Amino acid sequence: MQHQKLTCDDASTLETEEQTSLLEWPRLSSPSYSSTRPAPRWVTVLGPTQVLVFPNFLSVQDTGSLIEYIQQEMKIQIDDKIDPTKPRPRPVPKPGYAFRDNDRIQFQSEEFASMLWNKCGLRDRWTELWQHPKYGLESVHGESITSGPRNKKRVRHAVGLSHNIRMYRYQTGQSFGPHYDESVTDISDQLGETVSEYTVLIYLNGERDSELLGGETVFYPKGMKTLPAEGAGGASGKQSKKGSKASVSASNNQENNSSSKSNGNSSNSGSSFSYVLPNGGVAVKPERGMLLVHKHGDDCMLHEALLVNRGFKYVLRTDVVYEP
Ligand SMILES: O=C(O)CCC(=O)C(=O)O
Ligand SMILES: [Fe+2]
Repeated sequence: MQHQKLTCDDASTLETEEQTSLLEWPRLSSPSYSSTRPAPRWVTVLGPTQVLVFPNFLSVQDTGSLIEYIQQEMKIQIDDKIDPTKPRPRPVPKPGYAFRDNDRIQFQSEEFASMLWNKCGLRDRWTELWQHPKYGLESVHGESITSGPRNKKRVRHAVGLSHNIRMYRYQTGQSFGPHYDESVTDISDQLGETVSEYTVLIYLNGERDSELLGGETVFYPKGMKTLPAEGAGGASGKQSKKGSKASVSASNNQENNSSSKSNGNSSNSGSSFSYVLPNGGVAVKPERGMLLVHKHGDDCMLHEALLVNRGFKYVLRTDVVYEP
């Protein structure tokens, strides 16, 4: 089956939607690890550099403050504008754009992006990742983070995060259909010209700490025989039949399993972050505070967010940007 190349509708909404944060967003903390709370590690979901997760990137306190902020901001920006006597509109995607049914606030903030990159430690995590002997430049020829679509040979460096900050709330019944995330070229006083290369998603809640059921982010590796069901929510119709719990993580799994166990959370093994659906998609379950990064632009995998079957799913979204 040929799948139409659908992208998410960021570019169009950038021009039309309100771009402000009315309330003050929370100041997030620096990571603090100790012998009782050892630093978590990167776990490869689809390797070597396509999809990776970093559990407990944000603290419980920070995810709580962000959810509270999203709830309050959305009450003003979205819910207060909705007429409760009328059914909620079902979004109709523009041609070429993916079906996206979630509530979203979006604002431009150099300060917020810098807080996540510098203070919350993503810059250090990124450096550690690309200097790691298993992921580092030597071991990922051709997929190296420093080679980009513009010039495969030149070494390029990550310089920060996109200032375009997006926060999603999926209500029960909402989903984000199959799509590709596009790479965006931007220019700012702080970073100069940049090209986005990786999508950053931070899950603010999960099934273990909230009512949430469902809402997995699913990736369809290239060359797969089966693809998502057409229509809203993609493969979500099959979601109640959970896929096999097979691990699709790369070879570093052992190492990461043991480090997760030393966190005192033995269920947090590499395999518990992802599983394979009957249609071959690789599903990542939202976990409170977990960071997910995936390559986007030309190398983006088709992906979708499955239907939320119960409760709410809260996600923070930005991108890692590179020098051009
Ligand atoms: O909410 C998710 O799990 C995925 C979001 C996504 O694909 C996007 O923001 O482009
Ligand atoms: Fe996406």
